[in-house]
Amino acid sequence: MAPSVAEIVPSAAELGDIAKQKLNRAFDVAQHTSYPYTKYLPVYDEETKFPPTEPFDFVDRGLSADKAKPHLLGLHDPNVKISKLTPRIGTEVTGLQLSELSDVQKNELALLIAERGVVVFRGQNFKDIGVERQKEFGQYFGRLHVHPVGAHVEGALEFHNIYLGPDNLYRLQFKSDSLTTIGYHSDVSYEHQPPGITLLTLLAVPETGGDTAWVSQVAAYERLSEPIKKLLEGLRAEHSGFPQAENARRHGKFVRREPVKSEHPIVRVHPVTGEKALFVNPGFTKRIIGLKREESDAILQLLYQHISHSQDLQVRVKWDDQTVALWDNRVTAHTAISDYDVRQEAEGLRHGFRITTLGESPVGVEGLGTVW
Ligand SMILES: O=C(O)CCC(=O)C(=O)O
Ligand SMILES: [Fe+2]
Repeated sequence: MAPSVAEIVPSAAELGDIAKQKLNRAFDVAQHTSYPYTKYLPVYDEETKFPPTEPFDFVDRGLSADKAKPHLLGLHDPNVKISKLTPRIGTEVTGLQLSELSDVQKNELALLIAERGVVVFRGQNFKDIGVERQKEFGQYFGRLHVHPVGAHVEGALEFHNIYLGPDNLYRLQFKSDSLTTIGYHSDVSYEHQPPGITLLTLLAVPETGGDTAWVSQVAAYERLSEPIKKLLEGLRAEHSGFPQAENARRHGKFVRREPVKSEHPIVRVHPVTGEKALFVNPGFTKRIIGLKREESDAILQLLYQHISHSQDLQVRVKWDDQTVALWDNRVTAHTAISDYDVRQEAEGLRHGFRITTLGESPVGVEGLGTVW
């Protein structure tokens, strides 16, 4: 008989004791001797500390793009197919290699990502071009984020590791504690200058399951009634990195940068498209500044439900190991869908990495800014 989750998954306290040694040896590399991407398996640098981020200038590549995107959309190549995945969010591209795009095409891509929220490239060689070229590709769009607590790729702290296999005790514990693994968020939105474009690619995928879903925060904002829009446009919300860091410490993990909080405008204006987007998410937003606790809780719950339940504002993408997704964290939220059983070998390993570029300090309606 298969062992129960409780037998396999240690308690939080036990997990704290074993997590360090367990996680530090790259989640049992020995299990993956025939795996071609061992170099990308998760590791933890436990020495490199980072100081608090200083303000820096950011210029969005999309600002340099021709609005019609002729170098990306006007290609007369019958092999290139670019199609909308849903009316409001998501575009799929086949027949074009990200690794071969010119700078002019990358500028147009930045604009396309901003407009469509997420752009999914199929049939990519990106995972095989090597860490240096992968990093360079990300750096074109902005300064790379180093995750304060996450596992990374050996020699590349900027590559946030995504790993769900039978030896990821941390995630198994989470799965056993919750009714669902769905958790919409905008990546590390607590940062003072949170991410603009994020790139995610998977190196190993389960046969089925493990999709990712994105929601358009532009469409989510547009659906709201005028009085609610007006109310939200004048408000900021606190986003906090403290729970993530405290949770990591509790599990014996190294925190490489001390956590921060930011008070971001709730309605954010995209610097290139000028579109307004809701900028709150259940992952990191804690309270609305200036409201009473119950008022803040009620409004945030309303918005979280709206974001999480509105499948008519969402796109769900199925992965294969040649897919790369790029999204704009300023105008979308996303969630992993961990619907398969990682303890069953047949259902497989899910492994990849995320390259996250940082953007501007959010700007709201009528110039309402972020408080650091
Ligand atoms: O694994 C996924 O599908 C998404 C994980 C995630 O939230 C991220 O990479 O930012
Ligand atoms: Fe994420």
